Amino acid sequence: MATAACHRTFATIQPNQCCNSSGYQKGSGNISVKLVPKAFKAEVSSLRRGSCSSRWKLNVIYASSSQTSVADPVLSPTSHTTSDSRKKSNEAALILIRHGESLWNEKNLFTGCVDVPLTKKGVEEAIEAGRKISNIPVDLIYTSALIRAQMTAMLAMTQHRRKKVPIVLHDENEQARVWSEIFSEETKKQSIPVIRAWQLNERMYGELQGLNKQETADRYGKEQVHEWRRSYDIPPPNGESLEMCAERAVAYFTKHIEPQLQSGKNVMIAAHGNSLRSIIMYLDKLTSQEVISLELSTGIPMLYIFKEGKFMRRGSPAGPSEAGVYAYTRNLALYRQKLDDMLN
Ligand SMILES: O=C(O)[C@H](O)COP(=O)(O)O
Repeated sequence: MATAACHRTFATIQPNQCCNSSGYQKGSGNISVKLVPKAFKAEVSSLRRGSCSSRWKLNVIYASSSQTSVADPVLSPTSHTTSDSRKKSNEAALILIRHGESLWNEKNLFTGCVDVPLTKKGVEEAIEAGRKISNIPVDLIYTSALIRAQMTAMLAMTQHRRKKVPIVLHDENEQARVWSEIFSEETKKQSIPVIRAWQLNERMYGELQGLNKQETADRYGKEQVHEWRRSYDIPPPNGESLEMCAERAVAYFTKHIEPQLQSGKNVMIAAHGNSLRSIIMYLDKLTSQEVISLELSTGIPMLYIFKEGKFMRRGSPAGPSEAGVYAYTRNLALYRQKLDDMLN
């Protein structure tokens, strides 16, 4: 829909492409586990020699329902070399996924905060997204409060090779928290907390919610509708502008999600076109002009690495397989290698 010259759709950006004017990261070449250097191979073999039980020793702390921390054994190896190098590199993966196609995407209706589920195609997109991230560690999942994002996260996780169970945290009141308690430490260790936050919801589309996008353009003019959909600071009638949506989504990200990344947790966020556009604007330091032409396809996972306080975009899978589309870091390659060892 956007007409700007540097039209960006994540579905079509290759991981090692960059668009200078947009501030996208350079130099994120594809490195698959097949290309790892000798020294790294030696490190992997030394890990392979570790005892199985200690290698899979888990460390899960459910400090409170709203502050949960999960460390994956793959990422908490017992080898000193690896934990030292991890400390040094202090990196974490961040996966962003816009939900799969919803029933109102299919009907071309403005959806916003109306809680509409996925179509069959959306379900398939979510499963395919899951395949693409099946080798990338996930310790914590954040979704919006809307079912299409939650379905996407859950369906994607059915494909993850680590096979941990995503468990939705219920802390809406004390009873919900108490009634959803888990009494086995071992079971907790095999789970991934899923935190729902309304702040990650789609922008509220005001009086456009439920209207057909094409009919609205026919009635109010293409330009007016484009302004409502893609301008930065002009809200649709009684709705939120992207700027307003960013105020709550980015504030939530910096307050709740960034500290998890800082502490080394790998995070997946399943959310929406506009809440994710505003978060990407923050991650990639896009200007309010640049974000106008940023379009996100449904069901396409985007990978970022958080390292030394910086976010580096590592890939957006347009290709058929995850190995060809993500630029693995050394730690991600190690994680994948360990999954191969465990599962093959
Ligand atoms: O809320 C909606 O209608 C869509 O999820 C996002 O719509 P947009 O592309 O018009 O912002």
